Amino acid sequence: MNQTKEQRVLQYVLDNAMRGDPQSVIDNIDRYCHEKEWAMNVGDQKGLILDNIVKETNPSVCLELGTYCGYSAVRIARLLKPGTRFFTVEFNPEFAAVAKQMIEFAGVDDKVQILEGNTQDIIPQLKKKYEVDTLDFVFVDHWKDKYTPDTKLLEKCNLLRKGSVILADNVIVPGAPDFLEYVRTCGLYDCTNYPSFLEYMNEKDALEKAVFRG
Ligand SMILES: CNc1ncnc2c1ncn2[C@@H]1O[C@H](/C=C/CNC(=O)c2cc(-c3ccc(F)cc3)cc(O)c2O)[C@@H](O)[C@H]1O
Ligand SMILES: [Mg+2]
Repeated sequence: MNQTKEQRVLQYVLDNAMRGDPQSVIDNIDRYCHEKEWAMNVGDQKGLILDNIVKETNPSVCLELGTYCGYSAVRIARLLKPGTRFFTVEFNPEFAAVAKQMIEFAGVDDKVQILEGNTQDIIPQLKKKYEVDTLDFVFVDHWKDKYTPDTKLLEKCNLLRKGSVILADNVIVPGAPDFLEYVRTCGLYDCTNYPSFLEYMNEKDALEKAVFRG
């Protein structure tokens, strides 16, 4: 049975990275995607911006929408202090299986909990089923047309508090115009744009940070 691209990325990591070393997992995924096959990881350039925002936020409870292969889950988890809770949501079972192995190989599985399912079903369960009060940091990187409905769902479920940080990937390419319009004009967020480049390409892209005013 032929491997999928995501399985090839994982295999390259298993063959070339250092078990228990998240940085080597990140570096090897980036090397594979630069040299062999493009994949939709946030990547090394936008990844540095993500790192800085995670460090400045210093979150205790994190959520990621769209795990994919687990690149950003490993990237975020490697910066989290002990005892931090980090939930990442993925509804494609094949991707979830790859991400689970990637996260375990990197040695950050003690911090990361993969929730298999649709964000619109999982987000309303976070308070009661997963004992979340509010979220400190949310990384949004799933289907671009779901950024806005899921942001509104986080608000509706009272998962945001004054200072909660939402960081969205790809607000230029593929683009999330309705999300930018919403967070910048609804009056609930202080927004900052971080221009960068599309992963493994020379095309311009950007991250948008939206801090909930509470
Ligand atoms: C809607 N509810 C959902 N609940 C749970 N998981 C969900 C999900 N939606 C999507 N997902 C998952 O998130 C992931 C989806 C990511 C979508 N990302 C993109 O389309 C994307 C696309 C590009 C891209 C850029 C340029 C280009 F030419 C082609 C592609 C770059 C990126 O950085 C991207 O993030 C998958 O793993 C999918 O199964
Ligand atoms: Mg992305």
